[in-house]
This record gives sequence, structure tokens and C-alpha cells, in this order.
Amino acid sequence: MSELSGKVQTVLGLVDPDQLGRTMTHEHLTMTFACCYFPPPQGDEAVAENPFQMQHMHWLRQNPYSSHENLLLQQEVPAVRDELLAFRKAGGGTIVENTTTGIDRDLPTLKQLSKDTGVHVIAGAGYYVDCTHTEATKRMSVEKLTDIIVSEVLHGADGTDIRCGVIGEIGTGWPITESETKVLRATAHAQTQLGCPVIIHPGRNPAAPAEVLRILQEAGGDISKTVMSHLDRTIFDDGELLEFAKLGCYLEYDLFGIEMLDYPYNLEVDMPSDSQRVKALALLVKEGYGDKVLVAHDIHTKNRLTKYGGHGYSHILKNIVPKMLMRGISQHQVDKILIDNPKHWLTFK
Ligand SMILES: CCC(=O)NCCS(=O)(=O)O
Repeated sequence: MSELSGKVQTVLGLVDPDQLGRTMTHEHLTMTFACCYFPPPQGDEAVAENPFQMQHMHWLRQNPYSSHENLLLQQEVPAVRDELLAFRKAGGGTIVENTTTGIDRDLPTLKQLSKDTGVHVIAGAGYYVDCTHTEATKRMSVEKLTDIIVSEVLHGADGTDIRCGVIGEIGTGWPITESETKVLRATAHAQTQLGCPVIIHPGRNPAAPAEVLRILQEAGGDISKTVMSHLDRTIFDDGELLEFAKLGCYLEYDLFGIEMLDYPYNLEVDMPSDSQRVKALALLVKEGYGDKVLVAHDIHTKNRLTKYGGHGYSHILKNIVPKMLMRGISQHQVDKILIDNPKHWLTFK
């Protein structure tokens, strides 16, 4: 039995799972999203160059990916520190920080933020989507990728001794590329060796989540210890959602706080509102999947920080939980979603 077994691995070391408390399973505290810049609508170029003014806040909420500066969350460490203190005050305990190789993971900063605020932070191993893979990464064998991921968990990542406590978010697009497929296989192999939690960023197509699970399962991955992220922008039909839920992974609604009309990465998608997200959670609970539901905000741009008039990392605790209760999700079930399910997912086998 490894020393990790029965424990959760934070950036400050191993902790007992009961210490985690209310947990956001998909956030970013420091990262760059420059890889996903999307040009502004014609005529909006000047606003896009200088969006952080009160009169542009609505524009920024609708076009968050069309301002270069908005994509540089790593410039906001002091504001994020304040946010984490507020998160603790609101009853939060733990953040799973999903930044992986390709979007500027910064482990020393995560460690410092955890020390400064008392919030447990769990860092992610592995690789983001194909367009961030270097040529060297694309040339690696599955075995080499597996060794790197295992080492990030056992010994530390990015030349530090700070260890990751989950694999992911592992980035995939649609269709899934050859390099992403290799990373998925390596993820499954590493998970088999480590007995660790895995979290996936699926492509923007309703078929993408199941295809990722198929690849992981074929490579020996443990689906029951795997989270499928971003279901809010991926599966819209209730019947399809319940079919997907049968596959046995954790089901994550992690874009709470994002309310936008046109989702630039897939204009076919109608991004749901927070009320619609709560409705999806209520459906999953009613249909017996309450042990599998997880929630988060996936903050990855500056405008979502309270410093810039955004909802911040405490939005779920302060605003969404009351809404969940109002829509018939019991307090017991809310506690499962915020405390028990994250704890079971994050504990090493
Ligand atoms: C790195 C953050 C991330 O990938 N977030 C998901 C954004 S979206 O694909 O849901 O638009």
C-alpha cells in the first residue's frame, strides 16, 4: 500500500480527506488562456483593447475571450489571494486547481496562496488541449507521457518538489487528436499505477464525453474515479445526459457564473444560465446520480474576479446553494455535492 492510499495530496502535502470541507473541484488561480483568444466582433476592436472600465463590463461578460488582457489570470495573484480569504469566510475549504502543462501552471504560487489563506489547494498533473502541446510533447510515446504524469504526482512538477494531487484537467477537443489520445492513454496508465483522481476537459460536442471515457476505459482507466467537466456546455438533452450518467463517472457542472449569449467556440451552443444549471443538478439528483454530481466556477479569465465586478470563487456558496435548496435539492444532498463527493473522488485508492 502506498503512502498516498487513503489520503488527499495538496500542494502543502498529504491531508486526511475529512479536512477538505466544501470543495470546488474545478477552478484556476493562476493561468493563461491566451491559447484560446477569439477576435472581437467587427467594430469592437477599441473596446477589446481597453475593456476594464465600468461601461465595458457587460461587453466583457459577453466577449471574455476577445480581450488579450482578460486572458492573463496569472497577473492577478493579490486579487486571487483576497478572493480565497473571502472563500474561506463563506465556508469554503478546498480548491482543485486544474491548470496543467500548456496553460502556465505555477506551483510555487499555488503553494504560497494556500499558505497565505489556509485554503487547501490541489494541483493538476498532465496536459491541456492539443494546440498547447509542444512538438516535443507530440513526439512522446504513451510510456514517456505516463512516466512524466506519474512523476508529477509522486515527486513534483515543473522542476519543483510540489506534487500534484489529481491528473487533469486533461484537455481534449472534438474530434480528439492523436496527441490528445496518447495523453488520455497515459492518463489511464498513470491512474492505474497511482489509484488517483482524474479530471477531463471534453471537446464541445455531445458525443465527446463518452468517447473520452471509451478511450480511458480501453486503456484500463478507472471511470468511477474520473470527473467529466463542462457538462453545462456539452450535453443539453436530458435523455442524453441520463444515458451518459449511466457510464459511471462524476458529472461536473463547473461554469457557474458564466451567462453569455454567443459562445464563441461553438455558436451551436446555447450557454445555459445558472438557473438552468441548477435544474440539471436537480434532475440528476432525482434520477439517482446525487453521489456523482460536482460543481465549480472554472474561473479562467480576469473579468470573473470580484475585483473586476465578477462573481468570484464564493458565488456557488453564497448564491447557488440557496437556489439549489429553493429548487428542492435537500441540504443533505447539497452537502454531498460540496463535501462528500469531492472527498471520495480526491482520496487515493
Ligand atoms: C482552462 C479553462 C478551460 O478550459 N475552461 C473551459 C472553457 S470552455 O471550454 O467551457 O469554454
